[in-house]
Amino acid sequence: MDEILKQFPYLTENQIQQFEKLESLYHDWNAKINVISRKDIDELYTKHVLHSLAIAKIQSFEEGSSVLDVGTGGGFPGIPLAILFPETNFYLIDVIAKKIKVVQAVIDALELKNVKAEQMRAENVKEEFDFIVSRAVTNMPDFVSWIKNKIKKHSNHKLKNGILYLKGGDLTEELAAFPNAVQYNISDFFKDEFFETKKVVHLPLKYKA
Ligand SMILES: C[S@@+](CC[C@H](N)C(=O)[O-])C[C@H]1O[C@@H](n2cnc3c(N)ncnc32)[C@H](O)[C@@H]1O
Repeated sequence: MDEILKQFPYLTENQIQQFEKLESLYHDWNAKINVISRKDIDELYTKHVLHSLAIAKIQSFEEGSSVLDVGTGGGFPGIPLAILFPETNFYLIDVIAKKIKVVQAVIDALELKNVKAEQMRAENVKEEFDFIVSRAVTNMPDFVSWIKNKIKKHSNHKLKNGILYLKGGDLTEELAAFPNAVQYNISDFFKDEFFETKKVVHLPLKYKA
């Protein structure tokens, strides 16, 4: 939690309280439904919350913009980003209903008004968004094939819209087909051994024709 306060010094009291509440919420839910691996739950703030917030080091989401989190699992990266950007609309989806049940409970407990969660397969999403975020769902070629038509044609965002994907390891092969993809090392922002091999991939997408 200290690292979050250090990295994001302009949080309001309400946002700080929301981040603080995550610990007990996820501990309680994880005892009932396994949404976070047992070995990671004690390092929730580093391995899940701060990791999710690495996206904010690359991209600031403006008021009124829309963000889809594909395969959100227990709510990552969508929930930490929704706390950080309360004026941005987040839509969190996962194919597994029990994961969405946990995400909805977290949304309700934190009174997050800017988040909607739904059981949904990525391929079946109908709406279009300014940004798509995700962590550890599938390889980049499959991921792009699922969501490439879901980026808004007329984004109201001044910055480049597209995909922000959290992944680890060597991505050279997966990204071969995407010459415009940019990889950012999370260890350049956050000093923790855990982030050594972790990256944010920014893939700006062409507007839907
Ligand atoms: C490894 S988990 C990652 C969960 C979360 N993003 C995180 O990093 O903690 C992958 C998640 O993607 C979901 N998933 C897989 N294929 C999907 C699809 N086609 N549409 C939506 N969700 C999908 C799975 O149900 C699972 O919850």
